[in-house]
Amino acid sequence: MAAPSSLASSRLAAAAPAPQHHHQNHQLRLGCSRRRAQRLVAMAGSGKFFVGGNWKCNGTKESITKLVSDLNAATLESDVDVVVAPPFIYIDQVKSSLTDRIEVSAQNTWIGKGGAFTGEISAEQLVDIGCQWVILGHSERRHVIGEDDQFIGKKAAYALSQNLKVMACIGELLEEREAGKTFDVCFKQMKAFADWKNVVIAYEPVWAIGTGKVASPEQAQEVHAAVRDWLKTNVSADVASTVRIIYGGSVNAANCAELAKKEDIDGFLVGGASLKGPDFATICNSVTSKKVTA
Ligand SMILES: O=C(CO)COP(=O)(O)O
Repeated sequence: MAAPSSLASSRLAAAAPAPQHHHQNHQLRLGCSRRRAQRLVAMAGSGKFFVGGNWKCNGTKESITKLVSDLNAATLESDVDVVVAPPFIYIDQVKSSLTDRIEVSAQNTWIGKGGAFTGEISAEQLVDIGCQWVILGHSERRHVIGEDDQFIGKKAAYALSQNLKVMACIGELLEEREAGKTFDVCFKQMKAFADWKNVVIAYEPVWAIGTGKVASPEQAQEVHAAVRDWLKTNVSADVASTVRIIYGGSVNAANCAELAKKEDIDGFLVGGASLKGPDFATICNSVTSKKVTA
């Protein structure tokens, strides 16, 4: 695997925690070229590069009007799926003003059918207002709100049953990475999701989220390849070769191109940089770096 060539990437790699050493690395790398060949065939037409913008709990009517207008004005490459996730209360505003070129996601949903669940929003309601996606398992919901694997798995199953598509987030804490538990943590989180059709997996190492410490392309690729191998062993070769695995955690307009070049990085889930229309468009268009190396 080539070392990052630019100075910027080297600095970013140096800022992030050391890559984890794992006895399977060599085997994983040996498997890469075979897997690549399969994926190019299997992904044709369906496995587009994917970029999601997670706006989290940010924005006002005014700032969102500006962001939507910047996104509407942006030129986006045709071979990238683009989705934005506004806070619930702005989804309707975004749906009615944003170009259909960009799909809309919620950042959460209730675990089942709506009813007497104060403060919750159901999958049926999201579908009713034209929302096509939902982000589930985000680290802020796991670690700040306290959602566990079982709860997240139930939410995903219900959302999918209502025809929402799911961005399923996984990722390790810094102490888990330092203890060499990255793969174990990610695989355990993966087990909660039972159905992979209409799911995009977002690997978001918690230490990289909102910290400015992006994972190096090698660190991200290592986990993405391991997750794909896990799917091959535990789900099916078909799912492993077609599911998109995107990276999230301090992705910005300057570091996206190097990450996008990695073969198992199928796109990004972007937080802070998705609040700036031109930067987000640059990240979406980093699909062009992928094409150069494919
Ligand atoms: O959590 C994230 C996306 O879901 C990543 O956030 P940042 O891009 O702000 O690090």
